[in-house]
Amino acid sequence: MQLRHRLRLSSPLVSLFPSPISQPVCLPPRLAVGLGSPFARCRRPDCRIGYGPGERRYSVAVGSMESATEARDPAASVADGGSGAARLSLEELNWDHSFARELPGDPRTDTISRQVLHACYTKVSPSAEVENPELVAWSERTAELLDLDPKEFEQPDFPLIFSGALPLKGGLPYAQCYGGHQFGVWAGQLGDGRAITLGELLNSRGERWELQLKGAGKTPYSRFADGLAVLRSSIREFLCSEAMHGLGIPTTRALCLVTTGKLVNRDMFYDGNSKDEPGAIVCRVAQSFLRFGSYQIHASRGKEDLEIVRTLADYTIGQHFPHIEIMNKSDDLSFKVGGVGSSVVDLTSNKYAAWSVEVAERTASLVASWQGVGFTHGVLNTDNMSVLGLTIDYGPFGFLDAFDPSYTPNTTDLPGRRYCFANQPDIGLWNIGQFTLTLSSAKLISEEEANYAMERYGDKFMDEYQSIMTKKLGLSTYNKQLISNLLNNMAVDKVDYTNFFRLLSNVKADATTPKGELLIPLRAALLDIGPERKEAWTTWVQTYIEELVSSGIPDDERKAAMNSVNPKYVLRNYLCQSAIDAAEQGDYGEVRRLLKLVERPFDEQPGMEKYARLPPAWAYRPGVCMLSCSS
Ligand SMILES: Nc1ncnc2c1ncn2[C@@H]1O[C@H](COP(=O)(O)OP(=O)(O)OP(=O)(O)O)[C@@H](O)[C@H]1O
Ligand SMILES: [Mg+2]
Repeated sequence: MQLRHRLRLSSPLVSLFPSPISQPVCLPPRLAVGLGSPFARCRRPDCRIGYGPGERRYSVAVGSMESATEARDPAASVADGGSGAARLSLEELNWDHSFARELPGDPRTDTISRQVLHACYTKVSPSAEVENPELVAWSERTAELLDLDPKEFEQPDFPLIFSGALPLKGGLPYAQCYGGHQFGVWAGQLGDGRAITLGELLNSRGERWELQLKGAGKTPYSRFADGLAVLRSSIREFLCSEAMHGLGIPTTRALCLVTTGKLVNRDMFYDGNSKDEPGAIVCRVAQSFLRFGSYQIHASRGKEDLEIVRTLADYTIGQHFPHIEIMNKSDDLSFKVGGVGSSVVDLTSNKYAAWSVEVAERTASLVASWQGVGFTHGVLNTDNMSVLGLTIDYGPFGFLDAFDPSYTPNTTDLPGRRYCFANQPDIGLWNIGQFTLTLSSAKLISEEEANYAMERYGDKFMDEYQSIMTKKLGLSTYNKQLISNLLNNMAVDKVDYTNFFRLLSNVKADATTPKGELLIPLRAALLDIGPERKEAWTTWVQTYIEELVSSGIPDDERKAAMNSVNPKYVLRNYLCQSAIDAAEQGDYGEVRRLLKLVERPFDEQPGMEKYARLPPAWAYRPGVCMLSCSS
């Protein structure tokens, strides 16, 4: 397939809502700036990407790179229920600890906080204090990924094993070493300070899954902190992992959530008012928890550890991107990527370049899918960027209620709103810029290849974003102006993002609808608009109906298609908070109900409509819609 690399002038989001952040020190080319203005150049002195006349552009023939990225979310590819997967007890799981086997480890196994040099991990065991741990919630869908028999959740020892108080037979616990840029600044070694991997297992479909306890006690990477997690943040992580999977968005998964029975002291707002909160541990599951920072840390340590970047890259490609190894060995030159003029980027000659492009593309797709459902991650530091393109680290995240491009759920982010909703596409690119810089400093890819990966990020993001927004509107062709005008209206009137798109499928492709009736199908989402805003909305709906008519898609067909991409239910922060309030009183019913709800976000689920309501007044108290990193 020949894809001509096109120059795109603006993303609807960014062009409408100029980014509210002050630009980071080293900003790769912005995806887009104001309408009609030229693309900015990268500010990195050594970066030559630019989009002005006569500057470098690529013509790309990507061959099977596209098909390689199609099978991207292994979790999503596993049918939920009735897949005929094996049902194993915990003792029967099929372990295979490739990370510890193939990568250099720390010779020390103590948990004293320290710099761990020349190693990717330290063997440490869970050590959180535990007293009568209780199973709060569990995911049968995640158990199925592991071939784990759901009856195992009823085992009396289950909470003890998944709080780390009893070892998991066959496991090989370790904490990973990684670094990261936090809020644009290099933070040095971070690492699993409270997450401990229990090991990797292989399921009957040949998939590899890593199990990890978050909040299981100190490791050498805990720095000044306690290695623990509280129930409030663990409920959020548990539910949102499964909610994102339900939405079809690549994510780390959650197997179960247990209380530790011990209290953990936290200063929720960093205002000196700390309090004791119940401790808890989530067991997360992913094909890998490798992050951009997993490579950055070794590149940052100079010559001696550059070889570790290569070893880790080889390991990652071999285990998690095996199609790249195959592609590289192929003589089929249809994979070749050619450039215009003197520049040529040949992805078959360098597997690391092909890999960096795939990481860039996966990240771009991921961010586009976040924008589509109104998800704001909240802390997009490079240590929270999965190399597999998964959503990772559910801290102060939030789904948009009222549409607000500058929304950030993270109080720590308030001064600059670096990680606000509208900035996520640019931040994804900034992070890819750091990732490719790491690979080029380890001499795995050239500067041209690094620039090319960043360029692919931009293209892929725009392709995916346009496709998602077109589907949300139930149209067959992208209409930039229509989307820009809609988002503008939504921002002005603070319209609920989820409910509006869900209602939109009720609009009929009927150009004879009287003007006074155009807003009726959307009334429930537009209740608060003033009379002076009616005209703007009516004009938009008129244009929208014209587009519907010209698309020729029958109303019922379009409604079904739209309802399969516009969720009825998202995990709004206030819903999480209700479940947290009840759980802190020992009632886990709401956590379990919410899990069932978010597993099927596109279904109407009669009787559950109250979960689609807007946040009540109490949701605006601190700590509900606005959170800190304290968890
Ligand atoms: N209570 C804690 N004890 C020890 N280390 C911590 C604690 N909280 C955070 N950290 C560490 O601080 C760094 C940044 O924290 P961040 O909030 O991004 O991660 P996290 O929520 O702990 O974990 P993850 O990214 O694995 O989901 C990480 O190295 C993390 O392990
Ligand atoms: Mg993190």
